[in-house]
Amino acid sequence: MEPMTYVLFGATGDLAKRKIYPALYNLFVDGKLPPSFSIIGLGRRELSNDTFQSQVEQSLRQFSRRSANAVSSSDLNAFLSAFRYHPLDVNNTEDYRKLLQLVKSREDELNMKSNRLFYLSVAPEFFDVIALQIKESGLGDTEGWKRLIIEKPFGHDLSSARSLNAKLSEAFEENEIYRIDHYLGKSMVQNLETLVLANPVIQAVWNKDHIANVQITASETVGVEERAGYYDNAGAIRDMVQNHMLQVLMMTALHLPSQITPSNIKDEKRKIIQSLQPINKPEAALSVVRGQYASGSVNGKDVPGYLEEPGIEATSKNDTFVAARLWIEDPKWEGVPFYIRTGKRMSGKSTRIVVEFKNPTKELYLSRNEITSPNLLVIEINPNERVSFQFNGKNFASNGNLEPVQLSFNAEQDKLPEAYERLIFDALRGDATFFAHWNEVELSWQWVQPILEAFEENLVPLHSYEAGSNGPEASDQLLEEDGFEWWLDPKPPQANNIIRREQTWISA
Ligand SMILES: NC(=O)C1=CN([C@@H]2O[C@H](COP(=O)(O)OP(=O)(O)OC[C@H]3O[C@@H](n4cnc5c(N)ncnc54)[C@H](OP(=O)(O)O)[C@@H]3O)[C@@H](O)[C@H]2O)C=CC1
Ligand SMILES: O=C1O[C@H](COP(=O)(O)O)[C@@H](O)[C@H](O)[C@H]1O
Repeated sequence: MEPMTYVLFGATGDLAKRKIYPALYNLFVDGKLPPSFSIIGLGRRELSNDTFQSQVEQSLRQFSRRSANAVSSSDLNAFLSAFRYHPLDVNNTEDYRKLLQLVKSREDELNMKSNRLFYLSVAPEFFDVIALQIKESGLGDTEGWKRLIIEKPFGHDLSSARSLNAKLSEAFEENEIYRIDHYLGKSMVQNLETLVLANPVIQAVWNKDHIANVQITASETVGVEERAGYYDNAGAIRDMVQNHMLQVLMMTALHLPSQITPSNIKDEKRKIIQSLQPINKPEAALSVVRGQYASGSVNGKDVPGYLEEPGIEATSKNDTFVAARLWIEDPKWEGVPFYIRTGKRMSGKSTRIVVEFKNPTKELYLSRNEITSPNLLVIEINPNERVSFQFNGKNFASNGNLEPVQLSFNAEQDKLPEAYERLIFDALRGDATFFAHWNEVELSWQWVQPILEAFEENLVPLHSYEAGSNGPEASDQLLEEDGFEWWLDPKPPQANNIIRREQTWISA
């Protein structure tokens, strides 16, 4: 990997402390950073280099998956000594001029070619001004490469996303822009590509002939936390659906390309998002369920309702839950509903994909008063990282009856790099496979836009759901209309445990 300068806007912020420094440190420990690198942190406050380096060290001690003692103190010092701090206000042109001097002097000191990565870990309203200042100050004039990593949210709706992109494009080429969607950095989301595309047996059944429906769930137990200002204007539809949920859907449904290359994967993802059947505003309520949590109990603890949360208007109609039924207009997926659902203050934290296969053998054992269960492929993304397959077998240990049994493949959680490690590493290598490309982002906003408008015009009922539940009943009805039910998480694979429907055990 080539030597580089990593310029971090928002170096004193929450994301930098919790995710970016630990990720850089773990890459360093794994030998995945180049032999020479310079990291320059930026923020408005005045900090000395020493204080900044101590803050970075503190964040490693607090948040790194590896202890800060995983390396010798001399190696830790070597890592920290790459950090410099520079005070900068994003609107101050003079600050960028001084920044350029610092970047160049470090490049000279370390005898490095000018490869520069600009990471914007700041509020989204600064994205365009920073990109432009990078161009105008000369920071973007490099002998080697330049890249821009930007955090979410990318726009507030279709038109703001387009205008942001137009501004970024004045300073960076599309292939230099790395839009972070941290779901694309999760190991099981990255594994989807291999699981689905590199296994001929799975490929053979990965289509409308064999799949009855696909369910993508991202449920959280947390509420709005300290993010009222942002979340009350975003809602689950912008916070989770437009980006993470649609990205996971694209990764699940993409077709087998002739070769696995970043550009082929990008093309296949685009084809899927392009083929999503639009949900028109007047009919949105037929396919979309909107919810807001009321008070309740989560993990045995009483929690307030959304409207009682600090910073939330008592009349807010913001969505903290969204479920939707999507159709992909493509011969491979014709007639297969894809259900997505995400919500805060749900009964459990779980991000998972359940693929339910058609079950033509359901009545095979009816003469013995038994029915077979559908085969399920369950890909657990978070907090467990596991793939399970449910099939039918006889339970010889008890009554010899039919029973759904499960085969599981578990990832070794503690050894797995975190999403930010993978994504930063990829950006340093120039591999954009697991970043959100502009056409995907634009098409996602295009698909979401009528739903945003339907919410705004109250054309979709806002259902209240009790904190600690599985969301509003209307979300169950959405599947019941098609003869399906949401599947729950499988239990950890100790005995032959089965994947439960939300309310009942299959074998009951
Ligand atoms: N925190 C998280 O978990 C997540 C955050 N994100 C995104 O990451 C980005 C950063 O979020 P987060 O770290 O939480 O935000 P914080 O509010 O914690 O940090 C903001 C950073 O921006 C700097 N800053 C603010 N105003 C200016 C300015 N005028 N000029 C220069 N620097 C400025 C602050 O430094 P100073 O005060 O010294 O000026 C600080 O370092 C946002 O886009 C957010 O949406 C995305 C996913 C998760
Ligand atoms: O981007 C976001 O994601 C988190 C959920 O991420 P996960 O990795 O814990 O599944 C969500 O809480 C947050 O609101 C959203 O901005």
